[in-house]
Amino acid sequence: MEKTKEEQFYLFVINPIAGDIEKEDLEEDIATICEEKGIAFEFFKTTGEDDKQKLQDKIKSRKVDAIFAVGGDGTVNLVASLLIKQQIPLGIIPLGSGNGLSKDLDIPQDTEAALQLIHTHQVIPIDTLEINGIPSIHLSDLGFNALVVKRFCEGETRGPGSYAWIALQEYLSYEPKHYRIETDVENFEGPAFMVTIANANAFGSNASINPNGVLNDGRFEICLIEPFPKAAGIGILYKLYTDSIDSSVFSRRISCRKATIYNTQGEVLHIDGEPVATDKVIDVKMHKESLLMILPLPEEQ
Ligand SMILES: Nc1ncnc2c1ncn2[C@@H]1O[C@H](COP(=O)(O)OP(=O)(O)OP(=O)(O)O)[C@@H](O)[C@H]1O
Repeated sequence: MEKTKEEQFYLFVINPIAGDIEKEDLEEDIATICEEKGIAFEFFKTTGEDDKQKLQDKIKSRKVDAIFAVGGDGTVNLVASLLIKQQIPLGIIPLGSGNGLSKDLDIPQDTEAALQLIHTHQVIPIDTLEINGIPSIHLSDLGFNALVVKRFCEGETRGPGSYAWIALQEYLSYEPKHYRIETDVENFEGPAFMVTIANANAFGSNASINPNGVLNDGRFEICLIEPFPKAAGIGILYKLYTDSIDSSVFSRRISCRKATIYNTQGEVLHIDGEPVATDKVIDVKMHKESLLMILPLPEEQ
């Protein structure tokens, strides 16, 4: 028998620093909505230390009917990694500096509209990836962008301006690295400026590296930007921001179900925006429709 709303318990995982946005008023708004709808709820605030283990303990301690990640892509990945192949759906209230997955899923970026998902939504399963044992829900990279993400995470200043400044500095001196990529469909060997392992479409910055990717088709894309003259950079950037990167002569895309990337030069890797330890062999597995997402109702409803 389906549960009524009155019996439900929702957990809100709030990253207090995400997006540099104060969230106390938001907590009041969440409480008001849940109380109106008769939903029991609790807040779980991340600290940046051991959050995954603490959240896992919390989930195990009682029956949870839905979890909302309140923050950016890092918070979404933290929560999602605990919900893969589980029956608990994940909602997103996008409040980070990067909200890429929520944009790809057409989750409202306006907070008030996103909060309506607490009571009015549909639940749809999406695919997830596993990169050397680490879940990736959105986009992961080797190469230029991963290096910029790493420098950005190491730096003191946040925000898109700081990211763009680091990107410009690195761009002037960056040299493509050599990769060998084996997939169930085709192989590649050669230099690349960046290699994106894409479950979704666009970065939080809106740069669309995989415009035609589908989040529940049982496939992912390896998106390569091959070496290009420095002067072609502006044109590539333009195509990234106009959903047309596939038309670039420097872009190559392999749509596949599994892959092994030989990262022979030990280039840096990030997974969903968080830098991880560099490995020379990177194994990518697909878990089809393994994560239940809370999404807006289709428009005609
Ligand atoms: N209370 C906290 N204090 C400091 N860091 C935290 C805290 N809670 C979570 N974090 C860190 O926040 C990062 C995730 O942030 P998230 O992606 O949700 O938001 P964001 O504003 O987009 O962040 P970023 O600009 O770093 O991408 C993780 O690195 C995590 O360790």
